[in-house]
Amino acid sequence: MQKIDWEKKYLVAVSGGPDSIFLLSSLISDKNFKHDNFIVCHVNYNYREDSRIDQKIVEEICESNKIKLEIRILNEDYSNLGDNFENFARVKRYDFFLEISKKYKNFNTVLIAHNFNDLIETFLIQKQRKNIVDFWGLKETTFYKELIVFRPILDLKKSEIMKFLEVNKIDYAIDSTNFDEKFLRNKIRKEINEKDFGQILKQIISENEELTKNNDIAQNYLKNHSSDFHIYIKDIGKLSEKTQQIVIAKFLLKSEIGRNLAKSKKAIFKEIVKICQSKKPYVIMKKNDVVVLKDFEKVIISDLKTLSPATYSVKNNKAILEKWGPEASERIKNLDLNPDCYITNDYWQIKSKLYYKGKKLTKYYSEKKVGYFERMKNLYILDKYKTIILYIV
Ligand SMILES: Nc1ncnc2c1ncn2[C@@H]1O[C@H](COP(=O)(O)OP(=O)(O)OP(=O)(O)O)[C@@H](O)[C@H]1O
Repeated sequence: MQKIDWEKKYLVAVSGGPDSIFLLSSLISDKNFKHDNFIVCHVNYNYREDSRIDQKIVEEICESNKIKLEIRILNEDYSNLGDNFENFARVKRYDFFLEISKKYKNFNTVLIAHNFNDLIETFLIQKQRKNIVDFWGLKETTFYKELIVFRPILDLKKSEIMKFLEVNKIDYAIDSTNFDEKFLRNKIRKEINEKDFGQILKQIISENEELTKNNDIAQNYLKNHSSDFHIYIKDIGKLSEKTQQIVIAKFLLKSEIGRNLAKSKKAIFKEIVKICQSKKPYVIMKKNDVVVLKDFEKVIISDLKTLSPATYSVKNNKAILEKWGPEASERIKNLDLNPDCYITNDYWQIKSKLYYKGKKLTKYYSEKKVGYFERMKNLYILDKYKTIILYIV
């Protein structure tokens, strides 16, 4: 256990499976081990019939070595989670580790038993899923909020771990579940050979070097060219195609509306990069409830509800309130309108038919250099025959 600072205090995440039991046993058998410096954390999700066995294994090893043990037992209904169980479990687990780290003084690091095989498998899964990632494979040190997450056995192969457990006759639990994420992992596991790990690791290191460079360039671009809702794309063509995709991914990830889009396949970033590169001043893409809009030199992200067209009588306060919110409803009330009037945001319907201040709406806007997003977001008050635009609010 060369990577452990024996003067420090650590939480140890132990599921009861072979990797974390190996980690704990190796710590215990090290000549520098002091039981006061370690607290074991175990989460029992009660997800499997045999979860009690895992907990028991962890309890026994802690008891016989006088190590403090913190257990979180969950009794939740997982039936609605489906494929999301892994993510749910991960959040519950890390929240628990964080909580325990705050409960005790100087326990700001949790040890996680990811091994070399996990690193290689993660990389191959990332490649297969075509995700945009921040880092290829697994990092030795990451952070979960204020908690330091450290992986001290990341360079140990599974075969070495299993051999140690077998030679030392150490008991561990076997995870019998096989949900989505594990399913793909198991498939990849069958296809890889530990002999190839050195070669694959070289590839990971070189891809990470390139990725870090691209990430920095993308981050810098966003810092100077974006807000929460838009990016200025005038200079985006100067970046490489890959970096452009990272710019889009980072932009979506930091915006509340775009976050779910960002979690989808890489194809979505390619699609948005294409939109950026288009010669047309206006392009629109709708995905689920999100709208991505090219508006001259900007790409804007909005929600479908705001932009989808609707027309109501101004008397219909309920519908107005529901569609455009209290602020719009208040602004309309203040105009003291004739109740026969209508309100619409259907720019594309009225743009070349109706006049505002004596000019066709399109002409009025292009003279004022108003972008498409603003045109579609604005509300138009029409007279009772729907022939004239009285106000734009
Ligand atoms: N129920 C648990 N209780 C405590 N620690 C756990 C539990 N499950 C997993 N861990 C810790 O996380 C490590 C990795 O577990 P696993 O591979 O199942 O999770 P993962 O979801 O791939 O990892 P991560 O949660 O770090 O993203 C385990 O070796 C162990 O250190």
